[in-house]
Parts: sequence; C-alpha cells; structure tokens
Amino acid sequence: MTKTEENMATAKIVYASMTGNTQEIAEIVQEALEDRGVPTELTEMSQAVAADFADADICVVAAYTYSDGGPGLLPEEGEDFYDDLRALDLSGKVFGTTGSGDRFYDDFATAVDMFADAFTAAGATKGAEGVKVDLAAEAEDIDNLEIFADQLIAAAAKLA
Ligand SMILES: Cc1cc2nc3c(=O)[nH]c(=O)nc-3n(C[C@H](O)[C@H](O)[C@H](O)COP(=O)(O)O)c2cc1C
Repeated sequence: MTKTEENMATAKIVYASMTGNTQEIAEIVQEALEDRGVPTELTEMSQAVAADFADADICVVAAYTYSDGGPGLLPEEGEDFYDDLRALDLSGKVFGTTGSGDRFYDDFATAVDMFADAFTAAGATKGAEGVKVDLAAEAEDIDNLEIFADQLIAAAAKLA
C-alpha cells in the first residue's frame, strides 16, 4: 500500500463532468480530504486510466449520469474506464463514488451506483455510501461530501 511518511493514506479522485457540476463535487471532496491531511490527486476521466488507482489507498469516482435513449447511463468518456475498473484487483483499497444527476430523470444519478458496483467487482471495500447530488452542489451537499470524506478516511485507517 502507498503510504506517506506519517502512515497517512493517499487518495485519487477521477471525475467526469460535462457542464461542471461533477467537477465541482470532485473538487469539494479533494479539498475535504486534503483539509484532513490526505494528499489527493484529481484527474479528469478522459486523462486517466483505471489502473492509476493502484497508487492510492482511497479511490473515488465522481461521474454525472447521461441517458442517451439507449440502455447506457454512463458518461461516454467513462465507458472504457468502467470496463477497465471492473477488471482490476483493488483489494485492500477503500472506495467511494459520487456525482451529479437531475431528479427529473427516472434513473437519478445512477452512474454513482454503477461505479460502486465496478469497484466492488474489483474487490475494493466500500468506505462510504455514494453521494448523489441534484445538479449543482448546495450547502447540504457540501456537508454530505465532507462526511463522505471523513468516512473514507476512517475506513482506510481500519483497513491499513
Ligand atoms: C441528454 C442528457 C441526459 C441526461 N440523463 C440523465 C439521467 O439519466 N439521469 C440523471 O440523473 N441525470 C441525467 N442528466 C442530467 C445530468 O446528469 C446533470 O445535468 C448533471 O448535473 C451533469 O453533470 P456535470 O455538470 O458534471 O456534467 C442528463 C442530461 C442530459 C443533457
């Protein structure tokens, strides 16, 4: 496992965002983790490969949900990433998922659940329930994202 000198966990957040809502959510999580002493790398999904999670103790995906009329609900740039993620061995790592959606849709923020399933398939341990945000994050969402960060850190400490 990757550890800093103080035996503190490190985190990696990969996000997909079309209009900025999920990017902001990812940045809120990054800031919350860093405020709590966890060095956190933030990468846009099309610039990342799932195997990058091998270098982190806490793995986070933040993704919007996008239904194109077909069965797909993942961001287009997330489809390969999703398949690659499922095929990894991330045992010993903690994961959390979050993202923006729109309550107007029946499949509200379903990508948050789908990425959680992919992490589970990869053998990672869920450190916090997924946080689904309706459009842009508001004060209550920010509180929930800070709790999410706390729970991920606590879960990583337990696994270490
Ligand atoms: C064509 C289209 C389809 C969408 N489908 C869904 C959907 O199935 N479920 C959902 O929760 N949100 C859906 N959304 C809403 C987006 O997920 C929402 O606007 C989100 O805030 C976008 O996040 P971003 O700003 O990070 O890109 C859809 C948006 C568009 C434009």
